[in-house]
Amino acid sequence: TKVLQHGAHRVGKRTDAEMATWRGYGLGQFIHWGVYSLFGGELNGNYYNGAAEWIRSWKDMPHGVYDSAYKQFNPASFNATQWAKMAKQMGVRYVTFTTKHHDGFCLWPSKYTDYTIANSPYKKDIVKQVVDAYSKEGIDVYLYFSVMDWHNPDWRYDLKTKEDSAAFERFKLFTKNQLTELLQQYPQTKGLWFDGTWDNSWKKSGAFTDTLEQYLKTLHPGLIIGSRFRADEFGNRHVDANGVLMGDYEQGWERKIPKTYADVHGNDWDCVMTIPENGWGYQKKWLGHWKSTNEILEMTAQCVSLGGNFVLNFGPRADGTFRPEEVTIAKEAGDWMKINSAAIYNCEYTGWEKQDWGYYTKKTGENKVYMIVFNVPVSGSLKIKPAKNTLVDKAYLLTAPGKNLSLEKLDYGASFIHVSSTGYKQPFVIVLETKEGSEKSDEQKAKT
Ligand SMILES: COc1ccc([C@@H]2N[C@@H](C)[C@@H](O)[C@H]2O)cc1
Repeated sequence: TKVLQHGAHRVGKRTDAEMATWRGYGLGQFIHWGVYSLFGGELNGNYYNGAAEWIRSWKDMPHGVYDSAYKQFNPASFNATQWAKMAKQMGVRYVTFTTKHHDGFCLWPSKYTDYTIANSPYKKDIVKQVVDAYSKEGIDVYLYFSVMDWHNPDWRYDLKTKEDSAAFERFKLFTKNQLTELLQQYPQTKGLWFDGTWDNSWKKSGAFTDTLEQYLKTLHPGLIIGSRFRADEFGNRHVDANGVLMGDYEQGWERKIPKTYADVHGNDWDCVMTIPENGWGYQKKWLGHWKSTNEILEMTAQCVSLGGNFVLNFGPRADGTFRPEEVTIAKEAGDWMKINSAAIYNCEYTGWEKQDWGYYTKKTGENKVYMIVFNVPVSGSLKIKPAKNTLVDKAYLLTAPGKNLSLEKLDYGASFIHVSSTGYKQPFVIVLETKEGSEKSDEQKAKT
């Protein structure tokens, strides 16, 4: 391994209480809201075929048109309490909210630029309303912050000239100042979700990113920052030159989910996901497929079964309302979570061999394994194969704890649980209460 000045300062997961809380969330909400929400991916009847929050970068979007649109941003019916209650009903445990996206428009009254909500017709501090309302509902708040800032003239994609470097020095101070005011104005914040850090200018600023991260954590002890923030002194991101994760969790799973536990390399991680195929800000027209509630529940179960959190994105309209598809998904997912969240909250990877019927999760610190069943075979026989030295003491439907299900022992330490093979409209959960021990062979039994 190389001796790095600005690589990872910790190998392995954080072991503190704040990170344990983060690890147990299971389900989160992402919200992308800003000036881009005014356009909804459309201009003069033409649709941008990229992600709607990137519409400023569309060749058909004059920068002047976009950069003056904030003068129309006035979500009079915005109600952060209603947002927070919808999220609470959905069963999310944390929210990640856009304070500033790549376009540079600040949803808080930053002192370091005029391009903020304070100078829009709406005037009021949106970040404060969101932080306060979600915190009041008991949902932890994380702030999304894009380093790349298309509005700030000192932003640079690369540092090629002395002038570039002088400008970027100003930009780095601007970034530090904005992050300082976010943590000081909104101290309930539990973490920062960074984006817009892939350009060479940032990759060449490894030492700065290291110093800044340590400064932020001194300012706000316990602060949680993912792997998308730092670069090491060689410009490596997410993992340093020694392959060690830089950050409190792996932040690379954007619109994709790991296939196996090996893919997560023993790190904490979250997956952030759109309901349509792509696009985070409000889009008037969802092109292509968008996910059903059962697909979203399956992604949630898949993430928790591999030790991560699943974070579903909502893109409210410029007026602060949510489109009907999003309201429906929040309601239906919430109805399922109301009954089954025991299999999602404070659960972790079991290490049992995955079976086709669905996903295992294990309650942290307890001898309780959950089967989240999505695919009942035509036989109605669900195969389970507990890890070595683990026996199943009892099995029952989460919704019928008093009625034990019978296990038919098979060879190789496996068993069948027989359930009805038809009639399912949504996933269901079977609880397995486990204990230490190993299968006694028949002759061993005969001896006792
Ligand atoms: C393909 O490059 C990108 C770069 C940034 C993004 C941003 N990350 C997501 C969390 C959204 O904020 C999206 O705009 C997406 C794709």
